[in-house]
Amino acid sequence: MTIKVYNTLTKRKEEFIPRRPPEVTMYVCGPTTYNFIHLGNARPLVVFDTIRRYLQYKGFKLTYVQNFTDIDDKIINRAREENIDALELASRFIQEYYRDADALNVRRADIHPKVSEHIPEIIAMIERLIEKGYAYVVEGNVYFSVRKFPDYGKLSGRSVEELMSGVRIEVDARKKDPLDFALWKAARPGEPAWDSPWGKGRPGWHIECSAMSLKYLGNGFDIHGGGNDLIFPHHENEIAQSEAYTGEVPFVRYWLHNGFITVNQEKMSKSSGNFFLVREVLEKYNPDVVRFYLLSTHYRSPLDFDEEKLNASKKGLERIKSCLSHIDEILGKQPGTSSTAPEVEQGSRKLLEFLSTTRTKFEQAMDDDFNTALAIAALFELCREVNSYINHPEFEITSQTQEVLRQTKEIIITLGEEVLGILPDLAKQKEKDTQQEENITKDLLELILEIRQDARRKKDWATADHIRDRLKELGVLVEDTPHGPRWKWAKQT
Ligand SMILES: Nc1ncnc2c1ncn2[C@@H]1O[C@H](COP(=O)(O)OP(=O)(O)OP(=O)(O)O)[C@@H](O)[C@H]1O
Ligand SMILES: [Zn+2]
Repeated sequence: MTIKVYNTLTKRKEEFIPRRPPEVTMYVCGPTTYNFIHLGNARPLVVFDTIRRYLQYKGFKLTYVQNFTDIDDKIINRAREENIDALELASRFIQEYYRDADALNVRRADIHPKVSEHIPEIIAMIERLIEKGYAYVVEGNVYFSVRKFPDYGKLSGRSVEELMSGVRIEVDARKKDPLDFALWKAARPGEPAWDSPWGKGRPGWHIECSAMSLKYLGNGFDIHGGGNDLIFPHHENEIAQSEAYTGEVPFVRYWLHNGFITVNQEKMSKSSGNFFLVREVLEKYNPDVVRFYLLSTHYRSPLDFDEEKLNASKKGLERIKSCLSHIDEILGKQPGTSSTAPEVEQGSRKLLEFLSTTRTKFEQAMDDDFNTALAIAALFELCREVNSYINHPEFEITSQTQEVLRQTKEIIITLGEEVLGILPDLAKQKEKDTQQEENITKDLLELILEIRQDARRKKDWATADHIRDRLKELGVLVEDTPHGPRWKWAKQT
């Protein structure tokens, strides 16, 4: 099955074909770090993290970049209010961002570039845009000439004429055209500023994402994500700058945008004051419930924030978790010796078949523009099947039924945690189990070597050699040194 994604650029669902399969390059606009993130900001985080996880599950090799906008008017204003350095304030909120994102089980990006660390790249890009005639300098500011870029408006579907009719009285008289936007802003007193060919100043918002994505992902990449509100002007401007700069079209193959978290049908936002911080919500709901809630609706649809929905998510997640804990309970018991009843055996076959049906349904849902709502529904159906299997009057714990349930658990964890990230406790448990197994292996090897040393002391060379040879067959090499025996894995030599 091929993956279909809705591309904002073409306004239709398209087959997903990365430039260089199995590699996939992906950039998501990160937060402006002047405050804690609210639930609306958490949506793109969780959505694009899930898309990334799914693509990895399908075998793609991802390079995932998510920036931090740590230079911005909002940061400067808040720093001024608090009387601290703007970059220090931004760095504090980057740490706070990680706290919230980690709690929501959002995996770290491969690269998290910060604007403040990419000023030379940004300056070089602006210089080239000036050379190519796409940008001009006015009193230490640099602007992009929108009309020089004929494709302007192709992402948002707005024409230059339409945009002109919406222009209000122009505030910045230095621009040649009201549609032009700033690439570089001349420094004002008390603001963070960097040296540039145009005097001291700082980058505009849009150019950052172009410079950082091109640096890490090359002249054109596969997926660019962000919330709906970024389509215009941010992403429209990113396209104009990047395609003008590289001369390569398209800058990005697939533009993906998530819908809003709303409160009474209105976008949750800091400026409207109708927001709930992620950490406030996490005081009341477990992070896995919040993540489940964010994935319970297709990522492009709006999702209203209300307690009823969060409570429904809590119940939904409990259904999956209780199914898993029933399985665990059975797996933790000693299997009986009796053979499996024919009806249960039939049930086992049915459940095993259902496992592949579940995988197919789950993948079909995710292949269709990452429909997490339907993917979750497939997990619910599986849990229903598991319950009827376990609750069959003839059901007994045998090694056969345990094996069926072990496979079932594996699928639920793969789809629920590896892809959707909604069962983090189980993943942690799995990690703990692996660690415990590793520790036990080491202790057992030490014990075996002690026994072998005893044999050697008694000059029982046959036993000592037998142990060494058997261990070698198992992939463990034993070396006798003046300080006693040492062991190592054969594959590591
Ligand atoms: N209500 C929302 N629902 C979904 N996504 C949102 C919402 N609000 C912001 N986003 C997304 O969050 C990401 C981070 O954006 P950013 O840090 O610029 O937020 P912001 O503009 O400060 O938030 P606000 O809109 O509250 O002022 C962007 O991808 C943006 O589209
Ligand atoms: Zn951006």
